[in-house]
Amino acid sequence: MSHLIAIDQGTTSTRAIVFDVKLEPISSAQKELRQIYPSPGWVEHDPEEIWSAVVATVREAMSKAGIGAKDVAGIGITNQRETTVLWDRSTGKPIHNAIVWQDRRTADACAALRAAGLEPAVKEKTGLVIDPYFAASKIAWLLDNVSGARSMAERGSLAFGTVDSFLLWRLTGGKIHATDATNASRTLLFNIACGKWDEELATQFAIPMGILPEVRDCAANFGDTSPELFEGSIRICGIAGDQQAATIGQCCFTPGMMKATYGTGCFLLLNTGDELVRSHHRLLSTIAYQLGGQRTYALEGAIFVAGAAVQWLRDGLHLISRSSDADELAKKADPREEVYLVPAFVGLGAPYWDAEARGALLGLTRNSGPAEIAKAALEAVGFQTRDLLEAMHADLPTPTDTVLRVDGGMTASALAMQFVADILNAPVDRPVVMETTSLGAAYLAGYQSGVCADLAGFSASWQLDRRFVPVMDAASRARKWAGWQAAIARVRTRCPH
Ligand SMILES: Nc1ncnc2c1ncn2[C@@H]1O[C@H](COP(=O)(O)OP(=O)(O)O)[C@@H](O)[C@H]1O
Ligand SMILES: O=P(O)(O)OC[C@H](O)CO
Repeated sequence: MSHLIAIDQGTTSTRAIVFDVKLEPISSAQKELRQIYPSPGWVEHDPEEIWSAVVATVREAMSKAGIGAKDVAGIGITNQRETTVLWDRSTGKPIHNAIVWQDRRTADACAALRAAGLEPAVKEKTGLVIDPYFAASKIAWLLDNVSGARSMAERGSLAFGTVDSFLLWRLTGGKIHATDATNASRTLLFNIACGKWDEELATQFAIPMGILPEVRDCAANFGDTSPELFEGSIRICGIAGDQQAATIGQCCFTPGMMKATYGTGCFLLLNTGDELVRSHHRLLSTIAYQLGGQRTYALEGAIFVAGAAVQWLRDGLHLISRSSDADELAKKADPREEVYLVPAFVGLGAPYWDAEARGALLGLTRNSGPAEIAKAALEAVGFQTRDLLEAMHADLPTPTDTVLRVDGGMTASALAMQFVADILNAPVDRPVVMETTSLGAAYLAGYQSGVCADLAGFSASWQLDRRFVPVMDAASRARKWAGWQAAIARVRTRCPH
């Protein structure tokens, strides 16, 4: 029982990492995930592909580490949040592709609910805003658009889950239909103050309560894997949404500590302790983690496109052949050029919540080329991070940490991270273990199975790799910030309410 396994099912890939009980990574395996775009603004994943990738990566990581099921104290699952799967309870087969968090197909349905005046009550209970991002409108869409789905749901033969829940069902051979409090808190159906599914919300979204999973702590007994999967059973004893797992992996356990994860999107979470802070500036209140029945809350800012803008440079514009080439290209940009990319490819998330907004490149001259566009794509994550921090500071007049802990694939871009520090005028800390999401999931499993230290002991192990210190002069910062605000104003289609 000397190892832990983290399954990190992300938007762009599925990873399995074997850690030892000191939480040092030992081996890993990864598989890219196919992105399916059936219509503009729609994004789907194939749940069967997700499932096979999970089994394959866990097997590969175990084999690389030279361990068997008996050597594993527990599995922790972490996942892209909000992505919605409905499956048939009798066969375990999904009735449709998963609708991904980025998908905008329910924008009109959400607008209608807002117009009907539902948002204040929804916000009060869930801490969220009514937006296609969250699971509820996606579930309703599936029930209304997949033939026979609603009657199956009413008969009790359909199950809903975010990706963690679907994987748990499959890993336990259909024995356990459960999720954790952090994933539940992203559905628009969960009352985060009392930690329960809300019947009134389910009725408002026309969702039968019987399809919802049971909600457990993040560190809990979630059941055992079917023995045939990994040549012996392994206990699943941790689950958290990927942004919450990163908050844990970054050891943001004290109120005021915050982290930003730059993957496909960017998600900034600020620990607010046992106080459920309600945002007045269009941020989300969410559950950071739930341990021993105790909820710790966070304020969250969610940006839909961060690393995805770099993917667009690579796959859409073919300006680079690998994401890691973005810095080299951007370094060639003429510093006198001020090009802005507003990467609202799937609308704008916090603090704008404008599902209809679309992207724009502004400030182009005859001299602007690939280098200036690449630089604008990297800078866009800095500007968006500042949008979130301005909203957080407005919500919380009490001082928060001035240091931002960062992680995720895009933190490999030194240019982007330096710009984040410059535009925030605050230090940015990148830890040694950049796989903080997996680390958080492994820690949960280790905490539950008793092989890892308590939160304080785990915090002491956090190690700095590099601090990015602001170097930009105040006048440039102010000019660029004003330029970004003007660019954002050009793409917005509605005012916040
Ligand atoms: N060196 C780099 N420079 C800029 N962006 C990068 C770099 N390496 C990876 N990325 C971006 O990071 C993202 C992948 O990060 P990851 O944390 O694996 O995402 P996810 O969890 O969403 O699957 C991709 O969008 C990719 O374009
Ligand atoms: O897969 P990631 O890392 O882009 O994270 C996705 C988020 O969980 C969406 O809310």
